[in-house]
Amino acid sequence: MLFMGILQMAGVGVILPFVSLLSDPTKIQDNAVLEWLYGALGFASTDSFLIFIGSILLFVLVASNAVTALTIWLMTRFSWSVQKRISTRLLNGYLHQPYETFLNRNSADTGKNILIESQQFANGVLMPALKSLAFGITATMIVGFLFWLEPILAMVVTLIFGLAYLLVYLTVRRALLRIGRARMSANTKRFQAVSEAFGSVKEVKVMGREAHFLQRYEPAAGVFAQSMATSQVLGQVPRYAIEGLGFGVVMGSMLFLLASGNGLQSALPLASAFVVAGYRLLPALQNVYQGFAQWRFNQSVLDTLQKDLAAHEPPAQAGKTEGAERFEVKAEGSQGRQKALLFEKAIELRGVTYSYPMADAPSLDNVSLTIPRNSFVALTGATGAGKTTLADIILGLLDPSSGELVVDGTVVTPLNRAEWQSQLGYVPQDIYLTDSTIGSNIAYGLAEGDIDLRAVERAARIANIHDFILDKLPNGYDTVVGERGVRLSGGQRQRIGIARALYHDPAIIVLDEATSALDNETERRIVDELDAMRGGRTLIVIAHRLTTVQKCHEVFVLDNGRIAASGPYSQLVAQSTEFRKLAQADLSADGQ
Ligand SMILES: Nc1ncnc2c1ncn2[C@@H]1O[C@H](COP(=O)(O)OP(=O)(O)OP(=O)(O)O)[C@@H](O)[C@H]1O
Repeated sequence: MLFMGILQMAGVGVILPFVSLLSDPTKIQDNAVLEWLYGALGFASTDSFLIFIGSILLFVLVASNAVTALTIWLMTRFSWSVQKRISTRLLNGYLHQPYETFLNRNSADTGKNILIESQQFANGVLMPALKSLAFGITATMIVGFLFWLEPILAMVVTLIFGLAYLLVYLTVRRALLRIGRARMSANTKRFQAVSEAFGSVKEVKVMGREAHFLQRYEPAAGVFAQSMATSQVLGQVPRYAIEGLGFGVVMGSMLFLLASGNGLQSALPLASAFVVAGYRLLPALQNVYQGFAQWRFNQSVLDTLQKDLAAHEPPAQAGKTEGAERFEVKAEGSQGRQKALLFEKAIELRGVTYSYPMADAPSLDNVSLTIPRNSFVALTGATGAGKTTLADIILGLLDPSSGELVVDGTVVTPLNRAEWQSQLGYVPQDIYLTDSTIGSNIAYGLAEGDIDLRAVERAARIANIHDFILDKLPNGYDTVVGERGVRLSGGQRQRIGIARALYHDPAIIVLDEATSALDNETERRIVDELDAMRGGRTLIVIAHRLTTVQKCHEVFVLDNGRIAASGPYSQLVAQSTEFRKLAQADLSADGQ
């Protein structure tokens, strides 16, 4: 940046002797340096000496432009590398947040911050700040040179341009902050409209709600476009007015020099220096102004990213995999700092109460239960009774507000949670399949080279989907399933989900029974198969239908966040009115 400033100033400095010589070549003899140069380099005529000085001027101007270009190139690369680092840190930070954080955060907003706002930071905050600095140095050097040349004139020129830009900035700064905030909020709304529309594209099509999402998108896109355009106009347009002013100042300066009585001939070199200075100084000042204007416009981006980066401080360096962290936790455990958490006997919930953030009432209220190893249990109850919340506590996704999750006598804490979770397999209601091969969907989240194909096949066999993959899919395990697995049926997707849960050979499988994708019969078959192939695993099913729980060792009936009854199916049918009510409701739903 300094070098850029020096060269830009030199470009302005060399113009003065050059124009001076052009207007009066006899001046070579008046200047000791020029005279020495003339003699030392053996010039025979003033014309060839003029060409020589002209070439130096040209070289300095070209070099200063080249250095400016190089500086901008380096600054641009730096800004984008910072964008990469910030966006990676944000993703890392967001991903490592406790599950509870995601319950209160809009995923479109998170995605927008990672992808767009980090970019806005690089382009709209960092790059302008660097440009302001670089061109600020240049402007200072040029101004310094002008002061050395002609202090009064330089002061007038600097004051006029400096004040003009300052005045413009002070006038537009409030507006810039306001439209910057409007841009940020419109951008969130744009992202939400798009992500919600495509996230529920089936419902959108069936219910014919395309227009609704367009109506949500369009005004937000309008505000976004308008605020971007206004900020760019406010950043660029003053330049043209100030250039006009600059032209007026040059003309005025020449008249001033003429009027000072030295004549045009003597005024010309100085005037040329001021013209070149203006040619360099104005863009430099424009860049400084634009930097401040953009910074102001993007103040809200800066505030948001700062807040999110501080609040979502990643626990580990970006790029470190969850697996690696889990391994570390295990290693820590094996060194005795943290008691190893191997599940061999039982999972216990001791007086667990859980309230969602900002909820009025607890969703789980003093729940205590024991799930022995190698058992098949079901969590059931009416809708909203707390089944999913209870499963999320067991999965280590939610921390009890009070009470404890205990595994073989060891309380699960943030320190040993990863080790606990590495023994769990989870099958959600809606299986999210990525747009990649069946194989990589089963070995979820692993690089191609890290996938254990034998483990994939073993898991697929247990999930009863191996034959289908081999016989019906064109490329077997290498068949690409399409985004969200659109090329598979609900049952097939769920079996892939089960195979995914089984890939790591977990000791416990938690299956959230699909309420919509599958019919009763298919669901029962899947649960029965899973039970038959448990092979020593503990199976916990969140049962929305009682047809699937008949073979359970123990059924826990939840009601309003409490365990209303528990026991084997036949015992509950005989003894629990709660359970009979549920069974009745189930039967009537089946009959419909
Ligand atoms: N993120 C949340 N914030 C606040 N309250 C929540 C949240 N998620 C669930 N709840 C509330 O907690 C209670 C239990 O919900 P939960 O999802 O555990 O029920 P469930 O038995 O799994 O229901 P379903 O069978 O309908 O899936 C409900 O009253 C629900 O409204």
